[in-house]
Amino acid sequence: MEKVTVFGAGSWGTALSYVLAQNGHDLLLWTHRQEQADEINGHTNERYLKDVRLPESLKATANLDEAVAHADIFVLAVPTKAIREVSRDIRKRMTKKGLFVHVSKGIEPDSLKRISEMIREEIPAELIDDVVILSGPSHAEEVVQEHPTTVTAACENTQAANRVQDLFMNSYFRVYTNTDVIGVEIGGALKNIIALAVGITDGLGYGDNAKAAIMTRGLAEIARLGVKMGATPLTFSGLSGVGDLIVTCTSVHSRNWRAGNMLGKGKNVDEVLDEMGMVVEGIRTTKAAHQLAAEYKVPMPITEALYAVLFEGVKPENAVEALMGRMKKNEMEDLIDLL
Ligand SMILES: NC(=O)c1ccc[n+]([C@@H]2O[C@H](COP(=O)([O-])OP(=O)(O)OC[C@H]3O[C@@H](n4cnc5c(N)ncnc54)[C@H](O)[C@@H]3O)[C@@H](O)[C@H]2O)c1
Ligand SMILES: O=P(O)(O)OC[C@H](O)CO
Repeated sequence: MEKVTVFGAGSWGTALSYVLAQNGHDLLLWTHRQEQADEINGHTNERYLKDVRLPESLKATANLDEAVAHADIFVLAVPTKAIREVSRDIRKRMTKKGLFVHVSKGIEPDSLKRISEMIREEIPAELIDDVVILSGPSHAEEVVQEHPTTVTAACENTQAANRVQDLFMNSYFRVYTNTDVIGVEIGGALKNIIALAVGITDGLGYGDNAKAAIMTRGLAEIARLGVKMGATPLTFSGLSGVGDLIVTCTSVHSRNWRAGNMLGKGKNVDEVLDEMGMVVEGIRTTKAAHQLAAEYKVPMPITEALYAVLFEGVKPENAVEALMGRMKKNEMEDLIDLL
């Protein structure tokens, strides 16, 4: 059994803590809010996982010294924009090496760093055993119902990936491994953009043809960018690619889909974020992907259309019209390069 601390007690940090506690690990869940730690120690976290009774062995703390001292394995489950701050706070308290697992899905705008790169920038190499990414089609709400879920643990070091596979794997949570860190991180981050776009067309009332079109062509642009960045093309047909794209574009649990749906129905970004009260990673990731598309000179028309809606005040229906009116092309044109 492993000594693990999960940092971040939102929906996903709490659901993964549920799995780890049930798997019998010595688990501590850190939150930056004392009242939330108290609530979790009373076995609920209502704001993030409604009507769920947490295991007795799931213990929470708001004391960061205790959280860092407790663990050999550090699971980071905060939104992308908090990764650097939390990593720095952990580093200040570390006295020995640890294995880092991150479960967040995003890219940092401007620096254009993936999350594992941010962690490696903030924590010195002598304190890192390795960094493993856990990603795939997995809504917290279904994991805590113990409904069958599959994810992938990605690391170039297969021993580290195997350790994380063993850590989380159980009868309802099946973990595969993958060595393609770039592909897994890019697929997980960019599918949120496509889910926002599908939410918008659903909000506009455009139906299933439009949904299938955006998912299919969305995956094409994710793979085009990912391969230019060094990913293996086949990763995008796996759990962290098409798998996560399907679940995020089609599930009522998806915050990204729900945010897009509200945008399609006429709300603006600020109204949507107020109403959600939880992280919508795809918004910041759209900014980062727009910058990446320019840097790598990769056509990403759906990302660009969403960028125009989110950051340039273009109306969703006009963005769709512009997408449909682009120059005609061969479906496989940019995909042949992936082979
Ligand atoms: N919810 C899911 O089903 C799910 C599944 C897979 C991956 N993820 C990813 O996990 C990450 C976290 O998502 P979530 O769903 O748990 O989000 P959430 O909005 O439910 O919770 C985020 C939590 O992080 C905390 N937080 C924010 N800033 C912080 C800071 N600076 N220091 C400490 N804590 C901070 C918040 O208080 C909150 O408890 C995201 O990148 C998301 O894409 C979520
Ligand atoms: O609720 P979302 O849109 O942040 O998606 C959650 C997970 O990434 C689904 O795998």
